[in-house]
Amino acid sequence: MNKVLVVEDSLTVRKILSKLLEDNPYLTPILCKDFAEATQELKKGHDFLAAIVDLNLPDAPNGESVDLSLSYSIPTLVLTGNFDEFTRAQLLDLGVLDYITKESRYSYNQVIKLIDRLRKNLTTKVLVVEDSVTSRNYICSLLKKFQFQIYEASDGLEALNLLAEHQDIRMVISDHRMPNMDGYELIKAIRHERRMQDLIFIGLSGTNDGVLSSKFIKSGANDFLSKPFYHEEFFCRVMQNLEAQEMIQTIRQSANIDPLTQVYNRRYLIEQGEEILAEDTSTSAVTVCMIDIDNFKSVNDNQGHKAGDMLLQEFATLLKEHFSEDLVVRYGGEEFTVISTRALKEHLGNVSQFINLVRSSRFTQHELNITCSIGICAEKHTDLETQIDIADKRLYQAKRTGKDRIIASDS
Ligand SMILES: Nc1nc2c(ncn2[C@@H]2O[C@H](COP(=O)(O)OP(=O)(O)OP(=O)(O)O)[C@@H](O)[C@H]2O)c(=O)[nH]1
Repeated sequence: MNKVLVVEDSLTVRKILSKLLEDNPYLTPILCKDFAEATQELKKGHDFLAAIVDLNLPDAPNGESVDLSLSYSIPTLVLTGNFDEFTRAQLLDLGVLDYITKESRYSYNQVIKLIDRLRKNLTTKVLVVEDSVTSRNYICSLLKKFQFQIYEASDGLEALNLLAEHQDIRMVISDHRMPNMDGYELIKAIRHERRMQDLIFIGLSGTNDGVLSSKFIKSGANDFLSKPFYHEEFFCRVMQNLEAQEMIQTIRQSANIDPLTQVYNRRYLIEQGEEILAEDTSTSAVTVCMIDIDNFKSVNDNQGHKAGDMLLQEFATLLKEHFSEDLVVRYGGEEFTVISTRALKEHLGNVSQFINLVRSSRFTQHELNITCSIGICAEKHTDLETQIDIADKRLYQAKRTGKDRIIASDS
């Protein structure tokens, strides 16, 4: 749990912030009503994710609470009753993250959004590509303030090596003019392998070259910034690109996951077909299992549709746990698909264990005793659809010949 220090004399504001922070399952507020209480709290040595500090407190009228929080190297957001551009610029130069006016609930929501961003940044990896050490250090110091995990490269080639080594880097911020490989060549190389929604690329350039920005964007950069930039503009771009990426991921996730069972859906299986078959090599073949719960309709008829839903959920969980190395898909209704690239003998053993596991398990609050039928296709085919069709035919053969069995060949 991430602790957030709130130093605020107004009881109403403390209550609002406390409620908003508590609504976020990852944040815990530590509330202080004045400078003296904050000093005591900080002496206890907590590890704070961030501090929200009122600029003017009765016992600290000149922003002393901001200095206090910064002296403990805590990322600090300043709250104030009145907007004052001069004070704002001074505070940003001092190193506070943002200066926010207590105007409305919207302002408080912005504060919480920024703090949640800091929490996510702790595990967000950013690669800075820049040959000038001074400029690179400056960009890194800005990113560090916002808690990112930072990697550094001095040219495009070094950047490509780091990206190959750390596949989970989410954002690249790259200069254009660099030795060995420039920023423009770098983005072209990156986009051969990584899509815009998987890896964010923000191009930078010192020249006032309008053509360069469009060249960057046309080659797949998500955004472009001209140097010198004001650090607020830099952060707005960084944050907005991360948020857009997260939104796309959420949409993709909900399009690919079956809402009832939380396993992948058929759409995802069809989309992934080619990639799955690409894993099909002489040493690891793709095996398709079609698995169907026997007499499922009778559960709906006897125990009700809700119990039927619960059975599907529990069955899917069992599949996910048992076939943890494989791809589990709800193909439709009470039919599931398991795609495996494990060694065939080992996988077939695992499938037998599963049918036994289902026989010996009890499902839902009704303690239902169920069985399932399984059709398998382990023969190589040029497309996944043919393998699914064959496995499906064998599944129905299993149903016709008495259910509760595995059929893995046509003989
Ligand atoms: N509760 C629930 N029922 C569903 C869902 N999707 C499909 N069904 C029901 O699943 C039942 C499947 O019935 P059948 O195709 O006859 O299959 P079965 O009873 O398992 O018979 P066999 O496959 O021959 O063993 C149908 O009554 C569907 O309405 C769902 O998401 N929730």
